[in-house]
Amino acid sequence: MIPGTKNNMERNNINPQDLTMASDANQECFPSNDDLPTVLLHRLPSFNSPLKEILQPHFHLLDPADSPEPASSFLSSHAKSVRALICLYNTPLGAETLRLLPSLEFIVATSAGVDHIDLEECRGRGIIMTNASKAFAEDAADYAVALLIDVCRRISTADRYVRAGLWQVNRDYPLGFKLGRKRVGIVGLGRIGFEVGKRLEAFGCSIAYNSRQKKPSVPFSYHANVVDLAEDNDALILCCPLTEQTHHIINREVLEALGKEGVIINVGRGALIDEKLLVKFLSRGDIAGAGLDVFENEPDVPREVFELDNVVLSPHRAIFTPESLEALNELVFTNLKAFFSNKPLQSVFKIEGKDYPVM
Ligand SMILES: O=CC(=O)O
Repeated sequence: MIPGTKNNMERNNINPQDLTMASDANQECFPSNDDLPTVLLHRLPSFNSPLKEILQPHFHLLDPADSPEPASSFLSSHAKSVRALICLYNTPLGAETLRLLPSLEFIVATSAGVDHIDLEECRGRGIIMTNASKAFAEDAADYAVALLIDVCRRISTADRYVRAGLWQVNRDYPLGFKLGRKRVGIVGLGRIGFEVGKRLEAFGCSIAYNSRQKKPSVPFSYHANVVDLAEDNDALILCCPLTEQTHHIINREVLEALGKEGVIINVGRGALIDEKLLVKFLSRGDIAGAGLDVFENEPDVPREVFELDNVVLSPHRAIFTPESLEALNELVFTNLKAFFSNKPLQSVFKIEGKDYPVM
């Protein structure tokens, strides 16, 4: 729990009057900024987050985006003191920036995917990283299932039909198809993929998955390659991280294997799919539909799909709810506290060998 945050206070029924007194008292015993552990906030100037306010009393936060100095000279002048860095959402964090920070040991990514961070550089330096899939998994999974239901039952299309006054003209709105008992293949069985599987099992779907390795304790059936997964299932749901190996993992062969009745849902990253090819398959009816929360060149979406009723579009929002953002704040706070007191971290991965974090 983060001391002093609004929602926690409400949950714990703290009287606001006590709080004012408590915070007055705390002010006196708060350590000065110099005694607090230093944390660098790495963000695009357009990205803001309540995290800053939440962390401020507990850490000496450095935020180059707030400084009039160019970021590189700001970083160089604080380089020695920075052992921990928060990388806000998908702010690119390349080798060049990382090399300005020779004392860096720990990166807290506030995203589930970390394809915007130079993992090679981190790996070479033994930098430890945590991601945010623990905070986001349930909401991302709900969203993936919602997209699948929407595509199958044509809900967004039905909404447009009613709003356009077409119901009065034509009572014969085309039927969608049943979700229950469908065969669903999940690409990437990390935290998000597993939550998707749990939810769809409850709908009576059969669940299979592809991931780098078979997971011994998972009740779903494993396919070692994505073409076989597509061939054997009615829908594919993409929940894997974007890496060199997964870039365009959904290619012609996979789309052909999925077939005319097949549906694809993407809550991972746009570049998991060869997007131009997907548009062709959708336009020609060579697959049945798609639910897309992510795109290759966000926020640009291929214009052709705007005309297609078999596609549900969403602006990269699957992970976000007020609750998931609160969970994220807790996770970041807990991990920073743990790091500076040598306690175990949550959602941690040491970037070793060919290992990538799960989403
Ligand atoms: O897509 C969002 C994330 O990776 O957190």
